[in-house]
Amino acid sequence: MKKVLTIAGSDCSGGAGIQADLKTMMAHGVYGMSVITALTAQNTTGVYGVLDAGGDFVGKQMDCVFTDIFPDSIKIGMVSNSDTIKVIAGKLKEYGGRNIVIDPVMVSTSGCALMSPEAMDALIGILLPMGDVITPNIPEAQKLCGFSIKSRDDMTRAAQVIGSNIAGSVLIKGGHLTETADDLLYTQGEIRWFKGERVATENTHGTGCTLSSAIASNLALGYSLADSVARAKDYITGALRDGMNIGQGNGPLNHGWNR
Ligand SMILES: Nc1ncnc2c1ncn2[C@@H]1O[C@H](COP(=O)(O)OP(=O)(O)O)[C@@H](O)[C@H]1O
Ligand SMILES: Cc1ncc(COP(=O)(O)OP(=O)(O)O)c(N)n1
Repeated sequence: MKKVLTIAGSDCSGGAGIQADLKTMMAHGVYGMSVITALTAQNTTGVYGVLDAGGDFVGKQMDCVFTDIFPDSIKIGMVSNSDTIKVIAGKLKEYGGRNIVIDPVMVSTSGCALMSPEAMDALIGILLPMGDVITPNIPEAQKLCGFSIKSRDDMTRAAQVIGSNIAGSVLIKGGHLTETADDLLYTQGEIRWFKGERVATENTHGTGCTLSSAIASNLALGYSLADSVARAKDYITGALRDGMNIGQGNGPLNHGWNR
């Protein structure tokens, strides 16, 4: 059995964060584990509160996982403060974490800041360089490259700028563009597009969390990065296409779509 760890925030409504990650891992037939960085009080209509677990306790959770059930891959999502980022980076180095997928979660789709402004420098300077692949959405990629992204050409330029600062790959997700849902993978100067069928739905809560944990699951199963992204893209498209209508806002995905 392959083992996958998510280090992320909890979403009590089950659509994003740790809950989306564990559902995705279960659907991929891998053993899922979670280090919780923060509790959020949120649902399909928005985020109403955040309670940080704190760096020390995140470190303790990582010690428990790594000294007992060593993960074959790791997904990192919401990490809201710089202290916790430093602890995570230190523990990943100490234990030699591998196959690291980082979703640089900054703001929820509903507009709530999920990362404090002071954490941004630590994210960029310490954590992102440790990723085998980082998966910013368009607003996050804009923050990382410093210019606005409105087209596929802009996505390419952004990936080149972001990718030139890190050793790992960059996957810029195109979910926030309006006509397509194509994602771009940049690996050491090489660009590859992953075409996505755009699904007409408002129920997109947790798409980024789901995509990154699907990539991590596929890496653990032994697929190459490009194949992992392609398989994750198929998974997310199915989970959106065969979606449910739960909650009063932007509902969650259907992780049981291929069963
Ligand atoms: N309406 C949609 N139809 C098909 N794929 C989508 C749709 N919205 C998002 N995606 C896909 O979901 C994944 C997550 O993208 P995105 O929504 O941009 O991330 P985030 O949730 O971090 O904002 C990407 O593969 C993106 O192309
Ligand atoms: C706890 C937690 N982590 C991450 C997110 C953001 O989820 P994401 O899949 O990037 O996108 P939206 O759900 O905001 O569309 C979150 N909301 N909560």
